[in-house]
Amino acid sequence: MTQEQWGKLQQNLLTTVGKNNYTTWIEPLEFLEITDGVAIFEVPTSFLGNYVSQNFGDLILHQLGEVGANVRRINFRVAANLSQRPAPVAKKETLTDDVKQEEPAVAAAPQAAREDTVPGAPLDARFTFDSFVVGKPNELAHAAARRVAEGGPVTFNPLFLYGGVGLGKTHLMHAIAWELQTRRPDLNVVYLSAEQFMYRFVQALRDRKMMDFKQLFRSVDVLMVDDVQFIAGKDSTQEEFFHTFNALVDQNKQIIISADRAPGEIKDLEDRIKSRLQCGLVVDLHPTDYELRLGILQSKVDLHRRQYPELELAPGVLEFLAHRISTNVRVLEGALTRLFAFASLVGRPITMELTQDCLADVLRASERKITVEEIQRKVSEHYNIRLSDMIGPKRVRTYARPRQVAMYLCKQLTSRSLPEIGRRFGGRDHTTVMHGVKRIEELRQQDGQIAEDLEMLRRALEA
Ligand SMILES: Nc1ncnc2c1ncn2[C@@H]1O[C@H](COP(=O)(O)OP(=O)(O)OP(=O)(O)O)[C@@H](O)[C@H]1O
Repeated sequence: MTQEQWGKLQQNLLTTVGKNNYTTWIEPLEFLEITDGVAIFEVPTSFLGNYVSQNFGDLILHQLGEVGANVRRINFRVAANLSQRPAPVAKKETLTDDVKQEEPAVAAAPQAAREDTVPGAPLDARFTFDSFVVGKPNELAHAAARRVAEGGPVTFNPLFLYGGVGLGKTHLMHAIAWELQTRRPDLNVVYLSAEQFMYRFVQALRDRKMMDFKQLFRSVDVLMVDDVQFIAGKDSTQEEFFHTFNALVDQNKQIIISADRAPGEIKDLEDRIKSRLQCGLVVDLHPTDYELRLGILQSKVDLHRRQYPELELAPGVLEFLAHRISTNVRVLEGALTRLFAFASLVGRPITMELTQDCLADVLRASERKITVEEIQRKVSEHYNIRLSDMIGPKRVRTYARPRQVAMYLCKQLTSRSLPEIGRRFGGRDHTTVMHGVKRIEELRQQDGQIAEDLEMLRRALEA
């Protein structure tokens, strides 16, 4: 993102948050750069950074997305007091070191300050187990994360968490790191993205410090690598990752990995790595369901209420949002932040009408969501059967199984009710749909092929 784009974005923020908020909180932010999907802003004090992170973080993230910036998180770096700085170093180095040294909105992992350990990435102070809402789609991932965070004997290695965009992988990884820091401060816990792993590896190669690199990474007690799909196709990084991985597993050190898909599905990842990644416990974060979305909204509302205690929230608004915005949690959070900021700006209670006005674009975008017809089409293509056979009355398994898969996906990915789905499948009864959905849910647990089909179809539909 250029400074000019940031200027435009500031204008948008001005209209959303109001002049007072803008002058106090947004104007002092200085945009520095986007690196590894993290937008870095310089702030005059850590207090300001903290406040902006908590109150406007999601809004800024949302707006960055709107101008096409590929940003997953924002970090705030307190403006440097040059007299206290060590010798100046290269720009990228300065940034990493600064993020480590400051105590900004996003706290740095404690090990980062130690010189003889691997510098990890900063942890987001908001991403703890306390703030993670558990529901059916993420309960297994959450339980596994909790277990690992206890820091007891290593039982499954690695823990591999995967799931679609914005479903909480990074949140869980950070939560594990925070918890381990509290319970086991003696452990050297390192969290970083696969991109950062590659960056450090390339840097070590360039500086001829490979031995140091190897030693540092092998001295870690818990290694957490986020978004591992990033190293796919990057041969030498994969090679090094493989050796690091093996060395740590041999020493019985815990490894936690996240990715946007299952190990077997990551293209251009060496088979030996795939199989290594599958050795431990592989758990996925399923797309959110209505109940989880509502739970998340309720927990976030409590935070917003603290900032805007005067705002009234009409009954039914959260239910409406949970129902209508089913893309991912990040979008859901952004919508809520915007809603509160907007209502405060115009000084009106949050009613259904105001919600529809304020979030018209988000709602429209979610409306353009997956339809029953799209699912039917994709599933019939996938199984190579005719659409008419999928919807028609034939009961042979060649058609019945894909039909059940399609019904299951309709239940998961659309907000249609069971009777509605039944109607779209040649006027079938809702109990037939319910049976189909249940059967596929069972098969998903028992039959790897079905699980893989479902995952592939879901991704194709969500793309
Ligand atoms: N169950 C949950 N409870 C509370 N907040 C959640 C939950 N799941 C996700 N979030 C929030 O949604 C946002 C996106 O989550 P996160 O960054 O962890 O997603 P991700 O799966 O790592 O996505 P990506 O693939 O884009 O990296 C974060 O602000 C996170 O706190």
